[in-house]
Amino acid sequence: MQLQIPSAAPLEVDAILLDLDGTLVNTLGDFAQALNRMLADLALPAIDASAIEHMVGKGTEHLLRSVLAHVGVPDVAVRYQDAWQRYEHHYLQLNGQYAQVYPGVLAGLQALAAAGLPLVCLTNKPLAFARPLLQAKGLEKFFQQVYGGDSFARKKPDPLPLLEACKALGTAPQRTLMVGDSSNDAQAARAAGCPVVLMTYGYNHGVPITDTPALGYLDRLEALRVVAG
Ligand SMILES: O=C(O)COP(=O)(O)O
Ligand SMILES: [Mg+2]
Repeated sequence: MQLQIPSAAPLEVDAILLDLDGTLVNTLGDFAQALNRMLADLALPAIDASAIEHMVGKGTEHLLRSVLAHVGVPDVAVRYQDAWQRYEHHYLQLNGQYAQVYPGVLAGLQALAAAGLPLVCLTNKPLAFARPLLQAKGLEKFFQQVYGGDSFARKKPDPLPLLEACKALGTAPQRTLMVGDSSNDAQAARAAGCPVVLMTYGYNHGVPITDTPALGYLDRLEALRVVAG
C-alpha cells in the first residue's frame, strides 16, 4: 500500500507499528499521579510533571530509577522494589483517567485501518498497563497485536521488538513503518531497517524531535494518508 507522508516521497508499506506514550496518548498526567502517589507512600518528596516528561520513553524500570534519583534517594536499588510495587498499584488504579488521546489520532487510526493496513501497538510500557489504557481510550480495536516493554527480552531502542513484530506480521522491515515520538523509536527503527516517522508533540527526553533523522515529522497522525492500494 502506498502512504503519503507530508514532505516525503510516497512510501510502500505493508504494516504500521505505533508507539503508545507520547504518540497515541498523552499519559503525562497518569505518570505524574501514579508517581506522586508512590512517592507519598514512601514518604519521599513529590516530583513535577515537567521533570517526569524527560524520563519517559525507556520503560517503567528506567522511569522509576530516574524519579527516585531525582527526588534524592541515595541508594535507588534499596527503595526500588517498594517503589515498583506502590507504583504498579496506583498506575493500574488510575490508568487512563489523567491521559488524553492526541488530536488527530482517532481519525488517523480509522483511516489507516479502513484502508486495510495491519496496525500493531509497540510500546515500552508494560503490557499490563498498555492493554487497559488502549481499552479505556477505545483504541484497542484498531490493533491486531499489542506488544509491551516486557513482551521481548529487550526494549526499544533495541531493534528486537520491531524485528519480532515484523516476523509475527510476516512483513519485511523496510515495508513496515514505525510511528513514534522519541529518538528511542527512531534508533530502534533504524537498527531494524524500518522507515520511521516521528510525532512532534510527544516526549523526547527534553531534546527537539527534529534533531532525530526521520522520513517525516507529523503534528497529527491523520496527516499520514493512504494514497493507493
Ligand atoms: O513507558 C514508557 O517508557 C513509554 O513507552 P512508549 O514506548 O509507548 O513511548
Ligand atoms: Mg513514546
